[in-house]
Amino acid sequence: MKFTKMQGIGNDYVYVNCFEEKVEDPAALAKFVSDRHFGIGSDGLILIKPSKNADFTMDMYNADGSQGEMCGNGIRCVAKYVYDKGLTDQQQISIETLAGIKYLDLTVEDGKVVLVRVDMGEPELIAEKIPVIADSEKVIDAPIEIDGTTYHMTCVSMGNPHCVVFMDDVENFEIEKTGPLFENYKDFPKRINTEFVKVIDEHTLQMRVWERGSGETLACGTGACATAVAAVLNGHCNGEILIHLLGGDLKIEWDKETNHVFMTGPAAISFEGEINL
Ligand SMILES: N[C@@H](CCC[C@H](N)C(=O)O)C(=O)O
Repeated sequence: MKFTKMQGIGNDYVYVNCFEEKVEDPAALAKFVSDRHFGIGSDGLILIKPSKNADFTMDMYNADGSQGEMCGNGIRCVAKYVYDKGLTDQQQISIETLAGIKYLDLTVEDGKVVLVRVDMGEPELIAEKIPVIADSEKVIDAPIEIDGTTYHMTCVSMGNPHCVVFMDDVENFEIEKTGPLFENYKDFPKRINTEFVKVIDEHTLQMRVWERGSGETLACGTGACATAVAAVLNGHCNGEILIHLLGGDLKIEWDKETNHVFMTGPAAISFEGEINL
């Protein structure tokens, strides 16, 4: 099987062009290719497919084989793939995901995509739609007790579920220990992605993420969008927000007029190859 390894600020996936390759069991393939010792090594698998409703379809799978509805860093890489490989010559494209159709603007230099702006759509704040089991309609700055410590969470869906926790020290936070406890907490029926966030100023945040199905990753695009929304809802930020993640920066804007969240960031090809299955 031919594959392309790509990364969006260090959030890395194995990409398979399903216009040419046939994938029978994507969940099993995701587990195999993601393994950093026995496979290719990645945070998961992304399939690029035709669509009846948009220009392309993106199907994404986490490293544990579970399917994610949406992937912010992944969708920028899909845009770069389809443009750089000549599957489209358009700089405005649409991509169908399990979280609906997303619209993307590509910045091209010397014939290659260097930056992608994605209309990530409207954030979902209603608890039962995220889903989060809660007494209130929305979960904003609500207490959650994990392993004897009380944290405050704001829950947002960007097509996939996120729980955003603001704290003073994200660098030294024991994410390997606490991340899985959030991910599998009883009130998150579909598990959850958790963002641990420090407010730098009203336009800047620092974030680490524990992703559902993949563990700590260097970045999460949907997570950065959920974080920006949570920061506005909690009165920490406004306007354009720069989010520093372990693998680089994303620019996020929650447009008040349309209620849409826009994400801008890079996408890159790391290497390409063939693997015997
Ligand atoms: N890294 C992604 C999100 C991938 C899916 C997530 N782990 C889930 O299961 O919802 C991003 O950049 O958004």
